[in-house]
Amino acid sequence: VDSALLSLACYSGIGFALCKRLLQEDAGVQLCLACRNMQKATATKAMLLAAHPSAQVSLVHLDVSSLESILWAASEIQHRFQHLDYLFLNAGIMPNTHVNFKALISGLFSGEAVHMLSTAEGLLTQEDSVTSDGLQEVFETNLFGHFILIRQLEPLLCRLEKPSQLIWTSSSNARKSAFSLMDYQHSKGKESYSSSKYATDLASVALNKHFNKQGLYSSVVCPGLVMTNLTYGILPSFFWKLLMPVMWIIRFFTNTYTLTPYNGAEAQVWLVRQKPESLDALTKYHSCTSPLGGNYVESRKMDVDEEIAERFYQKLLELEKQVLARLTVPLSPK
Ligand SMILES: NC(=O)C1=CN([C@@H]2O[C@H](COP(=O)(O)OP(=O)(O)OC[C@H]3O[C@@H](n4cnc5c(N)ncnc54)[C@H](OP(=O)(O)O)[C@@H]3O)[C@@H](O)[C@H]2O)C=CC1
Ligand SMILES: CC(C)=CCC[C@@H](C)[C@H]1CC[C@H]2C3=C(CC[C@]12C)[C@@]1(C)CCC(=O)C[C@@H]1CC3
Repeated sequence: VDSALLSLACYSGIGFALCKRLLQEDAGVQLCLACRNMQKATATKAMLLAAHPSAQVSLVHLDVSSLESILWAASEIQHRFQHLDYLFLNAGIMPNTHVNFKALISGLFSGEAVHMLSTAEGLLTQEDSVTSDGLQEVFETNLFGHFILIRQLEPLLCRLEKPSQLIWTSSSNARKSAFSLMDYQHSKGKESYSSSKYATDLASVALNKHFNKQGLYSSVVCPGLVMTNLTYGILPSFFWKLLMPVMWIIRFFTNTYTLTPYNGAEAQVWLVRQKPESLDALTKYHSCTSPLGGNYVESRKMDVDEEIAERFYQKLLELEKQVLARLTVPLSPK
């Protein structure tokens, strides 16, 4: 197969909505779903094929929190495809999240209420853990695993005559002050999610610097606040259902309450239609929804320093060298 579109984490949430939307736009795309739960992935493939019987959908097992799994998946993908047009880096976790209700209530009565409700600044903390690779789980899952995958797939992504696009799912919760170059895995703090998403923004900027000349382009999107398993891990789903009328009202004050996975995937779908050369490396593309439910994309400058992005990129390369040298086990599919 010459060209394909590889999407990570597709059987629920924004990833699944993205796959459905891409097939609606062009049923001829070759879709490869990279997921860690093959049972759910097989059911997802069946659902996609039921709606688009002539579509070409394949599956590959991938756990982005395991280097062994990433290397195996990358070699499998290289056997199947010669080129990837798009790689959607969408897998993400926000584990053991605690909401600071005191800050939420006082924030609602401050001048910063809209900013707080769209970025979650000051509202959330997480308890992170360490993976079997010895890395912080949120860092490895949300960023580093994807980074290693990209590096392994370079031969399928870097072709000057046929550009490829990396599309990362970042967040409005990405925050510079949560990230530190000295502790880029965020092993000491309690805002691992914000840190990992800011690290995503930095990595994308640096990847553009290093790979544009080889025909590889990277962009970050923000899907807005979307009701998915990730948000149901923060507050129970019945609570979100009770909040729904409040959230429709909040839409009059901020366009970031996209709420459905379909709306949240707007910026990813929009990016597929753009010429990658025309995109700005320092811009984040936000899925937005108006009070009446209309979807559109807004471009916003990221709070990213290119020199920090480069220093972070060098640290990622160093870490890559270390972890790959530690991996001595023979690779086999899970
Ligand atoms: N929902 C929201 O409001 C927002 C979400 N985002 C981002 O959007 C992306 C998609 O999340 P969303 O759709 O909301 O939530 P979901 O929980 O529905 O989707 C996350 C997906 O990531 C997969 N995943 C998690 N860990 C791994 C892993 N180790 N290896 C492979 N796949 C993995 C999950 O698979 P599994 O089911 O097996 O766990 C799941 O399919 C994430 O990056 C998230 O950070 C950004 C901004 C807002
Ligand atoms: C009235 C109301 C909407 C109450 C909910 C309060 C909070 C639980 C939410 C307010 C802003 C939300 C938010 C997220 C999670 C839930 C909130 C903190 C995200 C962090 C979810 C994942 C992201 O990547 C960005 C979101 C930003 C906004």
